[in-house]
Formats: sequence, structure tokens, C-alpha cells
Amino acid sequence: MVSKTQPKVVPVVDLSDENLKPGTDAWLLACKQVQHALEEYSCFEAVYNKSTLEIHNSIFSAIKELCDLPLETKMQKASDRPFHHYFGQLPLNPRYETLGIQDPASLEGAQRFTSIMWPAGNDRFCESVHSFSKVVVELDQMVKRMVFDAYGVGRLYDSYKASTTYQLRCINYKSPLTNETTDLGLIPHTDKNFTSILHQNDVGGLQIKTKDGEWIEAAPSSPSSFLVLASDLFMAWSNNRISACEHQVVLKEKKARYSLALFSYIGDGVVQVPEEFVDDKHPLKYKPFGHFDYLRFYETDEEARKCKNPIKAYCGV
Ligand SMILES: O=C(O)CCC(=O)C(=O)O
Ligand SMILES: [Fe+2]
Repeated sequence: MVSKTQPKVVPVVDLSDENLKPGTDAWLLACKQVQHALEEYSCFEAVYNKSTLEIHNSIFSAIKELCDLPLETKMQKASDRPFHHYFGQLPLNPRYETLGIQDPASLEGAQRFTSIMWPAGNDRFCESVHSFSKVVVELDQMVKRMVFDAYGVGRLYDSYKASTTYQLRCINYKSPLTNETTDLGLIPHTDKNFTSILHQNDVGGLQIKTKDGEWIEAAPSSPSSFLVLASDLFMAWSNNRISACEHQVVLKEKKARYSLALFSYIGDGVVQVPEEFVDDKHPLKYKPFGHFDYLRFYETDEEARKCKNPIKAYCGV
């Protein structure tokens, strides 16, 4: 008899329940689900209905308006931080362009970026970015707290939270101009931040690589769905308990695709593996390092960009 194995799918965890509070049984169960999904898939789909259909529609019309601005406007410098600038017209990813908004969940951050792109103001854009980012930052904080609790390092969560900063990347994959235009949206990669939370419009294309090396679709099940990915920093911080999620974008539909990525960074201080993650079976794998120093290394060192595991090359023991 031929044995049929279940097709792999991205795990889904519903985090919408208002009563999901630390210490409750529901919280402990969700902690275990999140931990298991991250250990097995390095990602999961979070359903979070505090992000409503109205927020979803308003952020995508805002992003379209941003991407329709002239190239010189989009290329203006909007942040001094590494990897926060405009990317586009890249030979490896010709259809991809992205702009980064620093500190998007604070009103000042959203206003600062808006006034650079629209000196005469654009309140609707600013409001859309701010409302969307506030909800997604809340989701990110909830997920991190669950991971810290699941591994018994909850005592470190508050200082971790205080040193976290965010960037919202607004991404556009341009419509193909001819039939020959590539369907490659974004080459396989891992992100260089701690977590990435991705949200897309109705045009699919995101794929993640499983432990067996198989690419599977990561299609959200609703407008309140987000894909939470572990990135390089998560892998280093957890001493390899959780791997960085390899992902890519393949554009099968002949349409423009818009997506959003909330990236989290450890802006202050040193990233260090908690002592709870180190024992005889799990020797220390990473030396303490600064997150932005790692980004600068990756940005300026061409060899680093070619290597399979740049975080290991940077601070591996
Ligand atoms: O567009 C997406 O869904 C993914 C974007 C992404 O992986 C990135 O910008 O690093
Ligand atoms: Fe990515």
C-alpha cells in the first residue's frame, strides 16, 4: 500500500481572543502552539482580528499612492539607520521596490516620513500607516512575549521590549510589462532583523522553505491574517532553537502585488544568548553583538551577502 504523507502547510494560530492574557490557560496553550510552529516551520500565520477589513483596505490604498509617486521622491533619504532606505531597480529582483518607514507606530514617525514624501501633507496616508502599524506592533509584542514565556525567559522580556525598534517596509512588485517579464518577485533569503510580520493584498506569491527543503505557499486565509517569520536575530538569540525562515516571492498572476513587512530590530545594547539556552547539549553558538553593527556588516561586505549564513559568519562562536 502506498502511504500518503500529509502535504505541508503553514501552521495557523488564532490570537484574536480578547481574553488571551498572560497566565491564563488559553495563553499557555497559544505559547506552546507558537513555539512549536516556530521550531518546526520558522513561521506561522497569525489570525489577529484587531486588524479589521477597514485597516487592511486603507493601508493598501495608502501603499499604492506611495508607490505611484515619482522615483526621485521615493528615493529621498528618510532614515539614517542601515537598511532603512529605498531599494528598487535591482538586477536580481527587477520587479521589486520597497520603501521603509522608521518608527511607524509612533505618530511622530508616521508624520516624519509623510512630510518627506508629501511636503504639503497627506493626513490620510499618515493615519493609515499609524493605525496599521500600531496593531501589528501589538501583535509582534504579543508573539515575542509568548516565545519568552514558552522558553522560561519571561524575566528578560521587558528589557528586550524597551530596546526594540520597528520599520514598516512598503513593497511593490510591478505588473509585468511583457509576457517575457520574469515571475521572480524576490530571490530566496532570510531577513536580517529579529521578526518580520508580513501582510499582503489579494495577489499571492509568498513561499517559505520547509525543513525538508520543499517550497510551500504561504497564502493568508483572511484580511486579518499575518505571516510571522523568525529572522536571523531570532536564530542567534535562541542559540539555534529556532531557525531563520527562508522565503521567496514567485509572481504567478500577471498583476501588481503589494505587501507590507513590519521588521523588528534591537536598537539599543548588545544581543546576547540568554543563559537558559546554553547547556552541555547546546553549547553557545553566538558571541554578543550589536544588531545595527550586524546590518552595517551585511550592507557593506560583499562577501557577507554571498555567504549562506551571514549571522554565523559575523558572530558565530
Ligand atoms: O512581499 C512579501 O510577501 C515578502 C517581502 C520580503 O520577504 C522582504 O521584503 O524581505
Ligand atoms: Fe524577506
